[in-house]
Amino acid sequence: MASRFKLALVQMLVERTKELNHIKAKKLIQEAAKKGAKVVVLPEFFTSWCDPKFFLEVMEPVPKGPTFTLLSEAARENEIFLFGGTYPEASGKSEMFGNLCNIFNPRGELIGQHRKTHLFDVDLGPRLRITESHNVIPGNNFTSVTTDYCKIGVGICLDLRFPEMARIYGQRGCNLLIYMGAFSRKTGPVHWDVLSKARAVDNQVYVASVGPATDERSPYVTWGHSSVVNPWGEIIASCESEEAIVYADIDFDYLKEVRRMLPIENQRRNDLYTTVDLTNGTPV
Ligand SMILES: NC(=O)CCC(=O)C(=O)O
Repeated sequence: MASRFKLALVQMLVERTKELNHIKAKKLIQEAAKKGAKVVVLPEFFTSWCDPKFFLEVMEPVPKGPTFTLLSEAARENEIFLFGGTYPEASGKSEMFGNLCNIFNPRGELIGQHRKTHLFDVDLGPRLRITESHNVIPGNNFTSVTTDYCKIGVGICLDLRFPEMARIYGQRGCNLLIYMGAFSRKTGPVHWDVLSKARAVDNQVYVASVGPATDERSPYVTWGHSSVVNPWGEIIASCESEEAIVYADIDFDYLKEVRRMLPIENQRRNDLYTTVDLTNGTPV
């Protein structure tokens, strides 16, 4: 396996229609690949604005709707591993859908699917009462995929808050965790970087967190600020709220050096506590 590779996080300004978002995603993926990125990541809900009304408009059939096809082709044409953001996946129960991420290899083949496991049911003030469980069917699995560079653990938005899930990815041998999120502008400024850094330091891994760009036109305004944190807990690449592609070199020699300097894996008291993976752990 290569000792380093270039990662690209596409912080897209999501448009009102799926058609415009498809055109934009394709262009930005191509731009990232031309700059040398081998793994490219799109944000959560990149096919529509974040609101149940719009989600129902863009919901797609399983297994292969137009977004699935677009992503598979983009991975193949650009010869990249593509973590294809998320979009609503029809469930057959009228207003309910899965929040689905598809992952493709450079041949355009599906190598993993993650459905958001933790749902955002919150009361953050008058205009920020969200009950995701009214529409979203939670996934019941943790998803890690093997790439040419390392094993990668996958999470969606609120999943970032749960250290147990990241720990399970650490235990599976993942050296990079990728979270596709659409953090709110209320929680994002205080929690987004702290959580990404915590997941990185807890597990001595790289953590990449990507969201859509901030858009005042959307009913739910997201925080942006996509970033990559290294295993020491430093942000090594980031942007602010505007549309941007964030590039970072993922360096496994550096990861090994952090683990050599601070060997927490050897110091862990497995005789006193444990984190158990209760999912069946079956990759797609
Ligand atoms: N869609 C989400 O899960 C949003 C999560 C979020 O904003 C948070 O603060 O957590």
